[in-house]
Amino acid sequence: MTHAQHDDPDGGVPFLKGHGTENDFVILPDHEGRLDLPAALVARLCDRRAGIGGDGVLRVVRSAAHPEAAPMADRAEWFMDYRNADGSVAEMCGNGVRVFARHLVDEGLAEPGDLAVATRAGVRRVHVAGPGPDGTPGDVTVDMGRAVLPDSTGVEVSVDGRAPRPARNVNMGNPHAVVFVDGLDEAGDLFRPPLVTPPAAYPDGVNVEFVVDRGPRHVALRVHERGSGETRSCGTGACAVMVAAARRDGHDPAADGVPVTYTVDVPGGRLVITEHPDGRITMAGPAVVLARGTIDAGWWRAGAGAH
Ligand SMILES: N[C@@H](CCC[C@H](N)C(=O)O)C(=O)O
Repeated sequence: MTHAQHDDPDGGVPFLKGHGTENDFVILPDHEGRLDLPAALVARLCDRRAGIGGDGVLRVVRSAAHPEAAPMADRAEWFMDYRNADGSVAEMCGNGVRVFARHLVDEGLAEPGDLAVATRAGVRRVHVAGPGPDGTPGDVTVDMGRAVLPDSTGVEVSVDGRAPRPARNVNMGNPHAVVFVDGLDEAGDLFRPPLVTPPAAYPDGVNVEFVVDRGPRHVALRVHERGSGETRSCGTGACAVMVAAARRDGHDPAADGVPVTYTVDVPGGRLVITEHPDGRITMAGPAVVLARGTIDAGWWRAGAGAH
C-alpha cells in the first residue's frame, strides 16, 4: 500500500526508517516535492537522541516534481534527494539508493526486478531481487557507474596527529580518500574528521575510508563520512575501496577484459562489488525498511522554521 503523503502536514509528516548494512536513513515520502527541508531540520531528524536518528535522509520525490531531477524524469520516475546527517547535500549515496529502491518496491511504487532511480550523480539502475526460498529478502544490487581516479600525487590522510599516510583519490559521484592501513584501529576514534591534505584535492570535502586486507580480493573498512561522521557502512566508499584495492593488486578490468569481484566487509555487514570490463561497478548487499511512523506536526514546524 502506498504510504501517506504530505497533503495535510497538520496531521503530521509520514516517515519510514531503513538501513543498508547498518548505514541508516530516515525516509521521507514527499512525492510532489511539497516539503520544506532546511539543513537544520534534517540535522534534527538525524539526531539519535532528540530526533529519529540516522546517517542521512532519503527524500522520495517524483523526478518531474524536482528541479534538479526533472531532466532525468523520462529515464527515472523517482528522485533520491539525499542529505547527510548534518543537513548537507551529497551527490550520491550507494546504500541509500539500495534502501530507496527497496522502499519503492515495498510500497508498490515500482515493480520488483530492475528499476531506475535519479540521483544528483545521474540515473542509477537498481535490481531488487525477490525473496529467497526461506522467505528472507533478496539482495539489492545497484549499478554505480564508473569510478573516476583523479591524480592522487601527494594526497595524504592523518588521524589524531599521527604521521600522514598516502591516500588514493577515487570519485564515485562523490569524493573519497582511500587509505590502506595495517589495522583498523589506526583510524582512531573518528570523532573528528581525519586531516586530508592538500585541501585543493577535495574542494568540496571528502569521505575517508581506512582499509585492511582480509584475504584474496577481500578487504574490510572503516569510514568517516563527510557530513555524517563515522558510520557503519558507506556504499560509495566501499566501491572506492574496491577500485583502489583492485588497482593496487594489479587488476584493471578495462585493460584485462575480465571482471573482478571483491568482498568488502564494513562494520555493519558485507557488500560484494564487481568492476566490469566496460568500467561499470555493481554493488550487492542487503537493504531493509523496518519501521514507519508519523512525525509530530508541531515538532516538524519548529524545525522547518529553523532556517
Ligand atoms: N553513505 C553513503 C554516502 C553518503 C554521502 C557521503 N556522506 C558524502 O557526503 O559524499 C553511501 O552509502 O554511499
